[in-house]
Amino acid sequence: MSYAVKEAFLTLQGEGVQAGSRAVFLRFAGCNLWSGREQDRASAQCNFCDTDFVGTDGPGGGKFADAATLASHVAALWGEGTERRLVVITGGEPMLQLDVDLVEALHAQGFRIAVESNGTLPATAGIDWLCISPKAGTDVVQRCGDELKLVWPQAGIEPAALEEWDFGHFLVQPMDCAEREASHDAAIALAMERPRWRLSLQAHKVVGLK
Ligand SMILES: C[S@@+](CC[C@H](N)C(=O)[O-])C[C@H]1O[C@@H](n2cnc3c(N)ncnc32)[C@H](O)[C@@H]1O
Ligand SMILES: Nc1nc2[nH]cc(C(=O)O)c2c(=O)[nH]1
Ligand code: SF4
Ligand SMILES: [Mg+2]
Repeated sequence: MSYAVKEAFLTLQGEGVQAGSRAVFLRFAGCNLWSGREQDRASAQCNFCDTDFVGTDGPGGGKFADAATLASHVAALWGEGTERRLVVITGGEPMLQLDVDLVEALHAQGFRIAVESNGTLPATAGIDWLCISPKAGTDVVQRCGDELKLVWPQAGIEPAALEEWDFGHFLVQPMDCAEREASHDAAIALAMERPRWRLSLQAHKVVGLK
């Protein structure tokens, strides 16, 4: 299978339990909850997205003919050294494109594979760290994984109901939007009220990393 990649770059993971870890980010093009066009945002199933995932024109992006070629591209971005190789596969919605061939090719290059998904598609087998971030009003089929990352506040989502799902870590991440102070307050309030939940800040935005 071929892959459409918006961009790929080396940075530090900014979110969740693995925040601070050196990682290659592989951002696939396309999402099943929003076209990515601003004129469609208000009517989209997910309307608070902070990411441009349209096309294949970003740094390190492009169309890749097969899994081995894409895995070599990721390895080149990591550079020398095999210690703690980590790739974070995101998007867009990565489950639209991530297949077992690519999982195996990245493992063959020595990478641990972390994935950021909206959970509306079942996760591919072999992922080493699965983060699911549910969106209000969508049918989340992937209800187990390593971390659940709730962008907050979101009308129509009940944190107590999410606590029934099978995740090792529960994170609450303030929604980045025009009212970001209110988001911070709401996320802090949730973590203070419900000890299961830990605050995830988007550290890359604080320090000016991609
Ligand atoms: C751009 S999404 C791509 C992966 C996947 N489509 C998903 O939604 O999980 C990556 C992460 O950013 C989060 N995110 C998107 N927009 C955000 C915003 N405005 N504020 C905070 N987090 C946001 C998502 O919930 C998700 O955890
Ligand atoms: N540094 C950095 N960390 C991230 N964690 C999740 C991201 C994403 O867009 O999926 C992201 C991102 O875009 N940059
Ligand atoms: S599901 Fe993820 S990539 Fe798609 S629009 Fe929402 S936050 Fe953005
Ligand atoms: Mg991002």
